[in-house]
Amino acid sequence: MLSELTAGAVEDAERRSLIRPLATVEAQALERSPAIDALSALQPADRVKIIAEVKRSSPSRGVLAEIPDPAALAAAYEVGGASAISVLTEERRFRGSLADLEAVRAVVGIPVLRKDFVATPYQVFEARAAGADMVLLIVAALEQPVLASLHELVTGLGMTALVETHSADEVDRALDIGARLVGVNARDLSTFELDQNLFGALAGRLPAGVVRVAESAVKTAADVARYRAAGADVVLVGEALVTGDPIHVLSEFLAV
Ligand SMILES: O=P(O)(O)OC[C@@H](O)[C@@H](O)c1c[nH]c2ccccc12
Repeated sequence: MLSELTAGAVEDAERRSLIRPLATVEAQALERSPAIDALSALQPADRVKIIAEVKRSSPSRGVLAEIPDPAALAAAYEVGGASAISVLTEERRFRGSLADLEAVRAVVGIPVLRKDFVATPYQVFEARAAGADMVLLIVAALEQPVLASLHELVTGLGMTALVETHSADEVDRALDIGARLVGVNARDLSTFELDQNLFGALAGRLPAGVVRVAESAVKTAADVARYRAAGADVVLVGEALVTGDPIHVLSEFLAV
């Protein structure tokens, strides 16, 4: 499933590149004002931080919410105390788009993450051109040299990569490329199985100086508290926010 999702996202990007060639999107990426420093925004603090996700649908959970106005939702997230916004831009299975990201970027002052199956430089330039400050890189989807070069490109453009892992070996691969913001996804993107204990099992491999992000499967404040106790600096939450009252849910989650 992960390779299918990645292949689809790359194919869609190739289609877009026929209309907006690499040289154009690269120039647009370089023309933008500097990215917001997401690594600073997400530094460990005495409170857990939240990356709040704009997510309509997912292959494992189906339709979650229509979200006719992603910018309004993101604005609510910012008001509610989120430290950053994640925008799903994958079109086929998550029903997102770069237009969603641009709309969100236009209204919030906090860092914005492009959440997609990024495997080519073109997609990284697109992210920056749309105003993203962060790009997701999924270790399991990328060969190590590709992961390393995309990470360098993201960093070189002044953005921060959220490097997503799902095993001890993948955490080691993330650390090998110098990742400073590492996520552990409780959801296996090949099987969609959830393992809420995975973050706790892997957090000890992440040295001080690396920001630790627990991703997925946060439904209640108790889940946030559990991730926090296991060492999470940041939790990334989608479904619980888009299916509830986001400001209310955020205030509960931030109170742990
Ligand atoms: O909706 P949840 O269970 O709160 O999960 C959010 C986020 O972690 C999830 O959307 C996600 C994590 N890694 C991904 C990679 C691709 C697509 C989606 C994701």
